Amino acid sequence: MFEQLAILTPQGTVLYQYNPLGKKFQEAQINAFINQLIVSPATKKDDITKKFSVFVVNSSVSSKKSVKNFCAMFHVNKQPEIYFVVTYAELSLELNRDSEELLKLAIDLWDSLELSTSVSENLNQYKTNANEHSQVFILNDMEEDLSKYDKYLKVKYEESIKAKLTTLSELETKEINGSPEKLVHKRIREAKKTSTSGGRKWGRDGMMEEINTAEASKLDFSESDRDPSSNNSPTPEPIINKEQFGSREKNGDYLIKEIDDLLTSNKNNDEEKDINNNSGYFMSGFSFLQKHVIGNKIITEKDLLSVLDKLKKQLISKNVAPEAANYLADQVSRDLVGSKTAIWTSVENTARESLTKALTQILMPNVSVDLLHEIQKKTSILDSEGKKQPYVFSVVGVNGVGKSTNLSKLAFWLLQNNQKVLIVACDTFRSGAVEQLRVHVENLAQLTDESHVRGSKNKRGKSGNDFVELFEAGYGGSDLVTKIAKQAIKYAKDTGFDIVLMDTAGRRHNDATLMSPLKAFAEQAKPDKIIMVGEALVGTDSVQQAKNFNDAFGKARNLDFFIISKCDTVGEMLGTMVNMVYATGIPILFVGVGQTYTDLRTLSVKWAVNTLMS
Ligand SMILES: Nc1nc2c(ncn2[C@@H]2O[C@H](COP(=O)(O)OP(=O)(O)OP(=O)(O)O)[C@@H](O)[C@H]2O)c(=O)[nH]1
Repeated sequence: MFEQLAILTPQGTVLYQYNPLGKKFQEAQINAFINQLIVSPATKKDDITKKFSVFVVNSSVSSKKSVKNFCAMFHVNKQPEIYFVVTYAELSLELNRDSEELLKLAIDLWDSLELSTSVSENLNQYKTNANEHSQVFILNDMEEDLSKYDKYLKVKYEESIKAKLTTLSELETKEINGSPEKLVHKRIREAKKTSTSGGRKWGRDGMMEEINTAEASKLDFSESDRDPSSNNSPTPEPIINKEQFGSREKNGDYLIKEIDDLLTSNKNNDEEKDINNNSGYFMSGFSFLQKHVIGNKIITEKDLLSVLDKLKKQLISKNVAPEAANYLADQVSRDLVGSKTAIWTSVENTARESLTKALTQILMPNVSVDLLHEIQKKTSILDSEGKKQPYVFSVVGVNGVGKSTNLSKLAFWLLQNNQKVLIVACDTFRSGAVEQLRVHVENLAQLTDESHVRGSKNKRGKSGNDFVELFEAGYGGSDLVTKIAKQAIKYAKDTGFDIVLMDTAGRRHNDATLMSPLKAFAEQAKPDKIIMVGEALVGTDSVQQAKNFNDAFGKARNLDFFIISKCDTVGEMLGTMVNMVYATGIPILFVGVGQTYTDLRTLSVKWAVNTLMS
């Protein structure tokens, strides 16, 4: 069973610790690990060069009798040397795989918050001022980042457990709403019960190395045996809040509401009253501007130095990447230096306007209305055979960011606009991806027609109903993906669907092998719009994620939109929105604010600026 995750230096300073089971942190285990692996040259393994190494730690190296033998899976980060260690009681394939996933998550988050850089800077400072300090301040000024790290890790870990349970068709169990600890216990019980699953062979990054090509090449999307909703276990009713979702215009268009103060509603009333009275965006955070530059004077670069420094820190504390914060500060500086504060206008207001302008330019206004009209225009044209060409979307992004969920929210919105939607399972890699998408289609079918019997087939013998249907062809390699995409578009045209929504496999943005099939996919499937789902939790790494996905489709093709998911989990730290748009110039179509089909909003630039500045 899992014990804990620890991030430590070779000297034994624990930088971070997490026990998913909520138990006391076991220092003795960590000491035993250090003794046996790091300190004792005799046991230092050659294996250490591997990304993840598994190591059985012997109880005899611990002075405490209570420490039993245990396993440690670890990764060593170089410069600075940091160990990421997951410890657990028994050696099993299941636990090894889970440990590897937890380690990957821990390392990715650590990198995205640039915590190694902060540790290096603190260590260098210590070396320079060695005489002045009696101890190493490895974690100096890192409290805020570490608390973000702790929060994100727990959210993501909990999500990964839930995702696994979903795959195991356990959505209906009450424990899905339980604590992460309960879920972990449940997962472990399951792992013990199940023998090693045969069937699929997994390669790096969870991608399948070999598949049953005979089955794949059949492109038999009518097959129903794997349908989890066709067995006897009940699938939960989808819960939605249509009132908060959107409203119908006079012309019949159904428009999604703007994101409001939903995410900051836990602020106390007094604070809200202050903000309203001042009708300002950043009375609290930016009131320092008044102190530094006052009166009727020409503003110089020097006047702005400390102001801009604080401004950047403020933005970075909201997850805006340093390069985006620098860009915004430059814009403000360019706007203000040399200008004279007007008699009736305070410097604070001048700076507010300047920053609002810069942020507004970055974030861009609502684009979903134009998109809806573009879709309506395309689908109203009939060709010589009297058929309409469907409007095709493909959804891309890193693993687990919410692609399928937000694709389904998009489908729900399009269904409100009387569009017939074909949802296509182009994630042919991850085990369970097709089945998960089928559950979404069943939910959407039920939401558009209450009489829909879950698991039943429509008149074409497919999952879904007349309004929303699943197109799938099982599992296989990249070739299968493009085949499915082309087949689906033809099928949609022949059967009168307005929209084709293609879900794709999650992939790491910095892995060329996984990213390269995207170019061929876009060339062959020729989607009208490619949407990248990025999660608000990511932070600084979002700049690179957005750039890499935007570049993945070749010179002739870019991303068209972002959906920023999980905005409900980050409070005021909305920097990822700024980062992704700053990095690419691609607008945000919607923001995800929860896990139901109505948890989608359009971005209010004013609200976003307000939140970033508060
Ligand atoms: N809180 C919150 N959770 C979300 C949001 N969008 C998606 N999720 C959750 O994120 C988890 C992952 O969502 P999926 O849609 O399976 O993600 P994916 O990107 O398709 O995953 P892969 O196919 O594994 O790459 C699920 O538990 C979703 O319910 C959101 O806006 N807010």
